[in-house]
Amino acid sequence: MNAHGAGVGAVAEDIARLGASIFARGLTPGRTGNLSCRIGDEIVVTPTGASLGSLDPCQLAIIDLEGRPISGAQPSKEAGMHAALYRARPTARGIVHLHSTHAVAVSCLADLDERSALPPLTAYFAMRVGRLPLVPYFAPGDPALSVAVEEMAREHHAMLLANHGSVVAADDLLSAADAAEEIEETARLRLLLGDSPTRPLTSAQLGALAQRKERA
Ligand SMILES: O=C(O)[C@@H](O)C(=O)COP(=O)(O)O
Ligand SMILES: [Zn+2]
Repeated sequence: MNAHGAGVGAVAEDIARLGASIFARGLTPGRTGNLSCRIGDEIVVTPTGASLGSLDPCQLAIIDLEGRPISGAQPSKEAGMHAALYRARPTARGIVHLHSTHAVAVSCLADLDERSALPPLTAYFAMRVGRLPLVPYFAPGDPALSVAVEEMAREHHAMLLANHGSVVAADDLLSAADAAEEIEETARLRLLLGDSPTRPLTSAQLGALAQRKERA
């Protein structure tokens, strides 16, 4: 389907509605964060410099799978990262990138485990997010960030960007948002728990959850 066809209007409305909800709940401040949906070989993405709280569905950008602008507003400076994620995960149809406070705080901690930046404290985190690797720091919009994300995205749909925020690709936009919120809540728990010894889910418990997911 072409993004200028029947799907684009509905997708643009979905993006604007989700942006308003994310912003109203304080999940990304100011003019941070970006959202996108893939339709065929085209991607509808939020414009650069926009607040997710006041998106105009008629003023989004359309880019191709290389991150090049096709039409509409000037795309997010992370257009290349969104395109890279869709290339790496061909079934993905929605991406959410947030600067949610607790996730950003965790992304700034020294000595984070780069393979798993947050422990699987709850079943919901394990099911929605899984293992969350840390992408090294790059300036926003740096093409090297897209390269690093594309490589990691072949194995992971959710990542924490060092000193920056979270990014999630999923089968649809709302599922990506659910996982991004779960990252934020788990980051909050992690910081609330501080130095208290914790009891993350065991490998056996994680394995049982994975089996249930496969059967669902
Ligand atoms: O952190 C950044 O600057 C970007 O990753 C971001 O969140 C907002 O940039 P735009 O989508 O270009 O507004
Ligand atoms: Zn950002």
